[in-house]
Amino acid sequence: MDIGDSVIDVSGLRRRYGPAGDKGFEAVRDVSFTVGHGELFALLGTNGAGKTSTVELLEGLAKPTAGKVRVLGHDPYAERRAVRPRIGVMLQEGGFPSDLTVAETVRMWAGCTTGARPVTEALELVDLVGRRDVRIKQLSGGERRRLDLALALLGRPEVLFLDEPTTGLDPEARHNTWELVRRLRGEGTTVLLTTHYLEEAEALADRLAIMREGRIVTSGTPEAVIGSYPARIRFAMPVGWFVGDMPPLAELGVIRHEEDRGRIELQTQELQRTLTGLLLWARDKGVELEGLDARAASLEEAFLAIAGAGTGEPVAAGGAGLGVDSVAGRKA
Ligand SMILES: Nc1ncnc2c1ncn2[C@@H]1O[C@H](COP(=O)(O)OP(=O)(O)OP(=O)(O)O)[C@@H](O)[C@H]1O
Repeated sequence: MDIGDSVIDVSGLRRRYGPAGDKGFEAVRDVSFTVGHGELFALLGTNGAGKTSTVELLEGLAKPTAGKVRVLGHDPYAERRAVRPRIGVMLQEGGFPSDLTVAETVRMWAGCTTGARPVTEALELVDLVGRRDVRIKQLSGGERRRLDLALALLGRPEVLFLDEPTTGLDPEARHNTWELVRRLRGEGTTVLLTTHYLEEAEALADRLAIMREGRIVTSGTPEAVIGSYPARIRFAMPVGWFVGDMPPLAELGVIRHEEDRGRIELQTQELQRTLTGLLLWARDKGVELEGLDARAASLEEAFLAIAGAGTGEPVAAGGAGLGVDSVAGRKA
Protein backbone atom coordinates (compact mmCIF):
# COMPACT_ATOMS: atom_id res chain seq x y z
CA MET A 1 0.00 0.00 0.00
CA ASP A 2 1.41 3.42 -0.96
CA ILE A 3 1.41 6.63 1.02
CA GLY A 4 -1.78 8.48 0.18
CA ASP A 5 -3.93 5.39 -0.50
CA SER A 6 -6.97 5.62 1.69
CA VAL A 7 -6.89 3.23 4.63
CA ILE A 8 -9.99 4.55 6.37
CA ASP A 9 -12.92 5.60 4.26
CA VAL A 10 -16.08 6.89 5.90
CA SER A 11 -19.07 8.38 4.14
CA GLY A 12 -22.53 9.44 5.23
CA LEU A 13 -22.00 7.72 8.58
CA ARG A 14 -24.83 7.82 11.11
CA ARG A 15 -25.24 6.21 14.52
CA ARG A 16 -28.44 6.30 16.47
CA TYR A 17 -28.86 5.07 20.03
CA GLY A 18 -32.34 3.83 20.83
CA PRO A 19 -35.38 3.85 18.58
CA ALA A 20 -36.11 6.16 15.66
CA GLY A 21 -37.98 9.33 16.54
CA ASP A 22 -37.89 11.48 19.66
CA LYS A 23 -37.05 8.63 22.02
CA GLY A 24 -33.75 7.84 20.29
CA PHE A 25 -30.62 9.94 19.94
CA GLU A 26 -28.51 10.36 16.84
CA ALA A 27 -24.90 10.73 18.07
CA VAL A 28 -23.24 10.61 14.62
CA ARG A 29 -24.88 12.59 11.84
CA ASP A 30 -23.68 12.23 8.29
CA VAL A 31 -19.93 12.04 8.96
CA SER A 32 -17.54 11.59 6.01
CA PHE A 33 -13.74 11.57 5.89
CA THR A 34 -10.81 9.56 4.62
CA VAL A 35 -7.45 8.81 6.19
CA GLY A 36 -4.53 7.98 3.91
CA HIS A 37 -1.86 5.34 4.43
CA GLY A 38 0.69 6.47 7.02
CA GLU A 39 -1.38 9.52 7.94
CA LEU A 40 -2.30 10.67 11.44
CA PHE A 41 -5.85 11.97 11.62
CA ALA A 42 -7.13 13.56 14.84
CA LEU A 43 -10.80 13.74 15.75
CA LEU A 44 -11.51 16.61 18.13
CA GLY A 45 -14.65 17.89 19.80
CA THR A 46 -16.15 18.74 23.15
CA ASN A 47 -17.53 16.05 25.48
CA GLY A 48 -20.41 14.27 23.79
CA ALA A 49 -19.58 15.55 20.30
CA GLY A 50 -19.65 11.99 18.92
CA LYS A 51 -15.96 11.05 18.64
CA THR A 52 -16.09 7.74 20.50
CA SER A 53 -19.39 6.83 18.82
CA THR A 54 -17.66 7.36 15.46
CA VAL A 55 -14.42 5.57 16.34
CA GLU A 56 -16.30 2.53 17.66
CA LEU A 57 -17.89 2.15 14.22
CA LEU A 58 -14.42 2.22 12.62
CA GLU A 59 -13.20 -0.40 15.08
CA GLY A 60 -16.09 -2.70 14.13
CA LEU A 61 -17.54 -2.62 17.67
CA ALA A 62 -20.96 -1.53 16.43
CA LYS A 63 -22.94 -1.42 13.20
CA PRO A 64 -23.69 2.00 11.70
CA THR A 65 -27.33 3.03 11.45
CA ALA A 66 -26.52 4.32 7.97
CA GLY A 67 -23.53 5.13 5.80
CA LYS A 68 -20.37 3.33 4.78
CA VAL A 69 -17.17 2.49 6.69
CA ARG A 70 -14.17 0.81 5.15
CA VAL A 71 -10.95 0.07 7.02
CA LEU A 72 -8.17 -1.45 4.91
CA GLY A 73 -10.81 -1.97 2.23
CA HIS A 74 -13.15 -4.00 4.45
CA ASP A 75 -16.33 -3.40 6.41
CA PRO A 76 -14.95 -3.58 9.98
CA TYR A 77 -18.25 -4.86 11.43
CA ALA A 78 -19.31 -7.39 8.81
CA GLU A 79 -15.74 -8.50 8.02
CA ARG A 80 -14.32 -8.29 11.51
CA ARG A 81 -12.06 -11.29 11.04
CA ALA A 82 -10.31 -9.68 8.09
CA VAL A 83 -9.82 -6.35 9.85
CA ARG A 84 -9.24 -7.15 13.54
CA PRO A 85 -5.75 -8.73 13.20
CA ARG A 86 -4.51 -5.68 11.28
CA ILE A 87 -5.69 -2.97 13.67
CA GLY A 88 -4.64 -1.93 17.17
CA VAL A 89 -7.20 -0.42 19.50
CA MET A 90 -6.51 1.61 22.61
CA LEU A 91 -9.83 2.24 24.31
CA GLN A 92 -10.49 4.87 26.98
CA GLU A 93 -10.71 2.15 29.66
CA GLY A 94 -8.54 -0.95 29.33
CA GLY A 95 -10.23 -2.97 32.11
CA PHE A 96 -7.75 -5.81 32.80
CA PRO A 97 -7.84 -8.35 35.65
CA SER A 98 -6.16 -6.35 38.40
CA ASP A 99 -4.38 -9.25 40.12
CA LEU A 100 -2.21 -10.07 37.11
CA THR A 101 1.21 -8.46 36.76
CA VAL A 102 2.11 -6.25 33.84
CA ALA A 103 4.14 -9.01 32.14
CA GLU A 104 1.40 -11.62 32.72
CA THR A 105 -1.16 -9.30 31.18
CA VAL A 106 0.96 -8.72 28.08
CA ARG A 107 1.67 -12.45 27.78
CA MET A 108 -2.05 -13.26 28.10
CA TRP A 109 -2.89 -10.70 25.43
CA ALA A 110 -0.08 -11.97 23.19
CA GLY A 111 -1.69 -15.42 23.35
CA CYS A 112 -4.71 -14.00 21.50
CA THR A 113 -2.67 -11.94 19.01
CA THR A 114 -1.19 -13.21 15.75
CA GLY A 115 2.49 -12.31 15.28
CA ALA A 116 2.70 -10.62 18.70
CA ARG A 117 5.83 -8.70 19.72
CA PRO A 118 7.89 -10.30 22.52
CA VAL A 119 6.77 -9.10 25.97
CA THR A 120 9.96 -7.14 26.67
CA GLU A 121 9.82 -5.36 23.32
CA ALA A 122 6.21 -4.33 23.94
CA LEU A 123 7.07 -3.01 27.40
CA GLU A 124 10.17 -1.18 26.11
CA LEU A 125 8.02 0.76 23.66
CA VAL A 126 6.15 2.39 26.54
CA ASP A 127 8.90 2.46 29.17
CA LEU A 128 7.32 -0.16 31.43
CA VAL A 129 10.11 -2.77 31.57
CA GLY A 130 10.95 -1.74 35.13
CA ARG A 131 7.30 -2.33 36.15
CA ARG A 132 6.89 -5.77 34.56
CA ASP A 133 6.36 -7.62 37.86
CA VAL A 134 3.99 -5.08 39.37
CA ARG A 135 0.30 -5.99 39.67
CA ILE A 136 -2.12 -4.00 37.53
CA LYS A 137 -3.98 -2.74 40.61
CA GLN A 138 -0.73 -1.17 41.87
CA LEU A 139 -0.05 0.80 38.68
CA SER A 140 -0.65 4.52 38.52
CA GLY A 141 -3.29 5.82 36.10
CA GLY A 142 -0.58 6.95 33.67
CA GLU A 143 1.18 3.58 33.81
CA ARG A 144 -2.10 1.81 33.01
CA ARG A 145 -2.55 4.09 30.05
CA ARG A 146 0.93 3.13 28.81
CA LEU A 147 0.08 -0.54 29.27
CA ASP A 148 -3.09 -0.01 27.21
CA LEU A 149 -0.86 1.42 24.48
CA ALA A 150 1.59 -1.49 24.66
CA LEU A 151 -1.31 -3.91 24.19
CA ALA A 152 -2.66 -1.94 21.24
CA LEU A 153 0.79 -2.19 19.63
CA LEU A 154 1.31 -5.85 20.39
CA GLY A 155 0.31 -7.15 16.96
CA ARG A 156 2.28 -4.47 15.02
CA PRO A 157 -0.97 -3.02 13.67
CA GLU A 158 -1.22 -1.31 10.30
CA VAL A 159 -3.95 0.95 11.68
CA LEU A 160 -3.88 2.25 15.23
CA PHE A 161 -6.91 3.73 17.01
CA LEU A 162 -5.92 5.86 19.98
CA ASP A 163 -8.78 7.12 22.14
CA GLU A 164 -7.36 9.84 24.41
CA PRO A 165 -4.01 8.03 24.73
CA THR A 166 -2.25 10.51 27.00
CA THR A 167 -4.98 11.29 29.52
CA GLY A 168 -3.42 11.10 32.99
CA LEU A 169 0.17 11.00 31.72
CA ASP A 170 2.78 13.34 33.21
CA PRO A 171 4.46 15.72 30.73
CA GLU A 172 7.50 13.48 30.21
CA ALA A 173 5.42 10.35 29.59
CA ARG A 174 3.18 12.37 27.26
CA HIS A 175 6.16 13.52 25.20
CA ASN A 176 7.55 9.97 25.11
CA THR A 177 4.18 8.77 23.82
CA TRP A 178 4.22 11.49 21.15
CA GLU A 179 7.68 10.36 20.07
CA LEU A 180 6.50 6.76 19.87
CA VAL A 181 3.42 7.71 17.84
CA ARG A 182 5.60 9.78 15.48
CA ARG A 183 7.96 6.84 15.05
CA LEU A 184 5.10 4.45 14.30
CA ARG A 185 3.68 6.88 11.78
CA GLY A 186 7.15 7.22 10.24
CA GLU A 187 7.16 3.45 9.81
CA GLY A 188 3.88 3.68 7.87
CA THR A 189 1.27 3.06 10.60
CA THR A 190 -1.98 4.88 9.97
CA VAL A 191 -3.26 6.49 13.17
CA LEU A 192 -6.68 7.75 14.17
CA LEU A 193 -6.42 9.77 17.36
CA THR A 194 -9.05 11.33 19.57
CA THR A 195 -7.81 13.78 22.14
CA HIS A 196 -8.85 16.70 24.31
CA TYR A 197 -5.29 18.06 24.28
CA LEU A 198 -5.15 20.54 21.45
CA GLU A 199 -1.36 20.84 21.59
CA GLU A 200 -1.28 17.07 21.07
CA ALA A 201 -3.37 17.35 17.91
CA GLU A 202 -1.26 20.30 16.75
CA ALA A 203 1.98 18.40 17.39
CA LEU A 204 0.96 15.11 15.82
CA ALA A 205 -1.84 15.44 13.32
CA ASP A 206 -1.37 15.60 9.57
CA ARG A 207 -5.05 16.47 9.37
CA LEU A 208 -7.78 16.91 11.92
CA ALA A 209 -11.53 17.22 12.09
CA ILE A 210 -13.54 19.04 14.72
CA MET A 211 -16.90 17.48 15.61
CA ARG A 212 -19.85 19.21 17.15
CA GLU A 213 -23.25 17.65 17.87
CA GLY A 214 -22.46 14.57 15.81
CA ARG A 215 -21.19 16.42 12.74
CA ILE A 216 -17.78 17.35 11.39
CA VAL A 217 -17.85 21.13 11.25
CA THR A 218 -14.26 21.74 10.14
CA SER A 219 -11.46 19.62 8.79
CA GLY A 220 -8.07 20.19 7.26
CA THR A 221 -4.42 20.43 8.20
CA PRO A 222 -3.83 22.06 11.61
CA GLU A 223 -2.22 24.97 9.75
CA ALA A 224 -5.28 25.46 7.54
CA VAL A 225 -7.73 25.26 10.43
CA ILE A 226 -5.66 27.69 12.51
CA GLY A 227 -4.98 29.92 9.49
CA SER A 228 -8.67 30.61 9.03
CA TYR A 229 -8.71 32.47 12.36
CA PRO A 230 -7.23 35.95 12.75
CA ALA A 231 -3.75 36.60 14.07
CA ARG A 232 -3.38 39.15 16.87
CA ILE A 233 -1.00 42.06 17.30
CA ARG A 234 -0.80 43.68 20.73
CA PHE A 235 1.05 46.75 21.93
CA ALA A 236 0.71 49.82 24.12
CA MET A 237 0.55 53.27 22.58
CA PRO A 238 2.86 55.82 24.21
CA VAL A 239 1.17 58.65 26.10
CA GLY A 240 -0.18 61.27 23.69
CA TRP A 241 -0.67 58.85 20.78
CA PHE A 242 -4.02 57.35 19.74
CA VAL A 243 -5.32 54.72 17.33
CA GLY A 244 -6.77 57.62 15.32
CA ASP A 245 -3.20 58.81 14.64
CA MET A 246 -2.47 55.60 12.73
CA PRO A 247 -3.25 55.05 9.06
CA PRO A 248 -6.84 53.77 8.53
CA LEU A 249 -6.83 50.31 10.09
CA ALA A 250 -8.74 48.70 7.20
CA GLU A 251 -5.90 49.78 4.89
CA LEU A 252 -3.49 47.83 7.12
CA GLY A 253 -5.67 44.72 6.78
CA VAL A 254 -7.08 44.99 10.33
CA ILE A 255 -10.48 43.30 10.60
CA ARG A 256 -11.15 44.13 14.25
CA HIS A 257 -9.51 46.18 16.97
CA GLU A 258 -9.91 46.63 20.69
CA GLU A 259 -8.53 49.25 23.02
CA ASP A 260 -8.26 49.00 26.77
CA ARG A 261 -6.44 51.67 28.78
CA GLY A 262 -3.82 52.28 26.12
CA ARG A 263 -3.36 48.56 25.29
CA ILE A 264 -4.29 47.94 21.67
CA GLU A 265 -5.17 44.62 20.04
CA LEU A 266 -5.43 44.36 16.27
CA GLN A 267 -6.85 41.27 14.57
CA THR A 268 -5.86 40.46 11.03
CA GLN A 269 -5.90 37.63 8.50
CA GLU A 270 -2.77 39.13 6.91
CA LEU A 271 -0.26 39.26 9.72
CA GLN A 272 2.75 40.24 7.61
CA ARG A 273 0.94 43.05 5.79
CA THR A 274 -0.57 44.51 8.96
CA LEU A 275 2.66 44.23 10.93
CA THR A 276 4.73 45.80 8.15
CA GLY A 277 2.30 48.74 7.88
CA LEU A 278 2.30 49.20 11.64
CA LEU A 279 6.10 49.10 11.96
CA LEU A 280 6.66 51.46 9.01
CA TRP A 281 4.23 53.94 10.57
CA ALA A 282 5.90 53.65 13.97
CA ARG A 283 9.36 54.17 12.47
CA ASP A 284 8.24 57.20 10.42
CA LYS A 285 6.64 58.83 13.45
CA GLY A 286 9.32 57.74 15.92
CA VAL A 287 6.69 55.93 18.01
CA GLU A 288 7.85 53.22 20.47
CA LEU A 289 5.26 50.38 20.49
CA GLU A 290 5.67 49.07 23.99
CA GLY A 291 5.31 45.32 24.63
CA LEU A 292 4.81 44.62 20.91
CA ASP A 293 3.62 41.05 20.42
CA ALA A 294 2.37 39.43 17.22
CA ARG A 295 1.12 35.88 17.00
CA ALA A 296 -0.95 33.58 14.80
CA ALA A 297 -4.16 32.13 16.23
CA SER A 298 -3.70 28.93 18.21
CA LEU A 299 -5.59 25.70 17.62
CA GLU A 300 -7.19 26.32 20.99
CA GLU A 301 -8.68 29.62 19.82
CA ALA A 302 -9.92 28.02 16.60
CA PHE A 303 -11.32 25.05 18.53
CA LEU A 304 -13.15 27.19 21.06
CA ALA A 305 -14.71 29.27 18.30
CA ILE A 306 -15.76 26.20 16.31
CA ALA A 307 -16.64 23.61 18.91
CA GLY A 308 -18.29 26.05 21.27
CA ALA A 309 -20.61 27.63 18.70
CA GLY A 310 -24.27 26.81 19.19
CA THR A 311 -25.73 25.54 15.92
CA GLY A 312 -25.04 22.47 13.89
CA GLU A 313 -24.07 24.50 10.84
CA PRO A 314 -20.46 24.96 9.69
CA VAL A 315 -18.92 27.84 11.60
CA ALA A 316 -17.80 31.14 10.17
CA ALA A 317 -14.51 32.76 11.18
CA GLY A 318 -14.77 36.53 11.50
CA GLY A 319 -18.08 36.42 9.65
CA ALA A 320 -16.70 34.58 6.62
CA GLY A 321 -17.07 30.88 5.81
CA LEU A 322 -14.13 28.82 7.01
CA GLY A 323 -13.42 27.35 3.61
CA VAL A 324 -11.05 24.84 5.19
CA ASP A 325 -11.42 21.44 3.68
CA SER A 326 -9.91 18.05 3.92
CA VAL A 327 -7.17 18.62 1.39
CA ALA A 328 -4.49 16.16 2.38
CA GLY A 329 -1.30 17.67 3.70
CA ARG A 330 1.41 15.83 5.59
CA LYS A 331 3.86 16.94 8.19
CA ALA A 332 7.48 16.35 7.26
N1 LIG B 1 -25.05 3.84 24.68
C1 LIG B 1 -25.55 5.07 24.52
N2 LIG B 1 -26.87 5.30 24.59
C2 LIG B 1 -27.39 6.54 24.42
N3 LIG B 1 -26.65 7.64 24.17
C3 LIG B 1 -25.32 7.48 24.11
C4 LIG B 1 -24.69 6.19 24.27
N4 LIG B 1 -23.35 6.36 24.16
C5 LIG B 1 -23.14 7.68 23.91
N5 LIG B 1 -24.33 8.34 23.89
C6 LIG B 1 -24.51 9.77 23.65
O1 LIG B 1 -23.97 10.08 22.37
C7 LIG B 1 -23.33 11.34 22.40
C8 LIG B 1 -21.91 11.21 21.87
O2 LIG B 1 -21.15 10.46 22.81
P1 LIG B 1 -19.63 10.08 22.55
O3 LIG B 1 -19.18 9.23 23.68
O4 LIG B 1 -19.50 9.54 21.17
O5 LIG B 1 -18.95 11.52 22.60
P2 LIG B 1 -17.40 11.90 22.65
O6 LIG B 1 -17.21 12.97 21.64
O7 LIG B 1 -16.57 10.69 22.50
O8 LIG B 1 -17.29 12.50 24.11
P3 LIG B 1 -16.07 12.45 25.19
O9 LIG B 1 -15.10 13.47 24.74
O10 LIG B 1 -16.77 12.85 26.44
O11 LIG B 1 -15.52 11.05 25.21
C9 LIG B 1 -23.42 11.85 23.83
O12 LIG B 1 -24.50 12.75 23.90
C10 LIG B 1 -23.71 10.61 24.62
O13 LIG B 1 -24.48 10.90 25.77
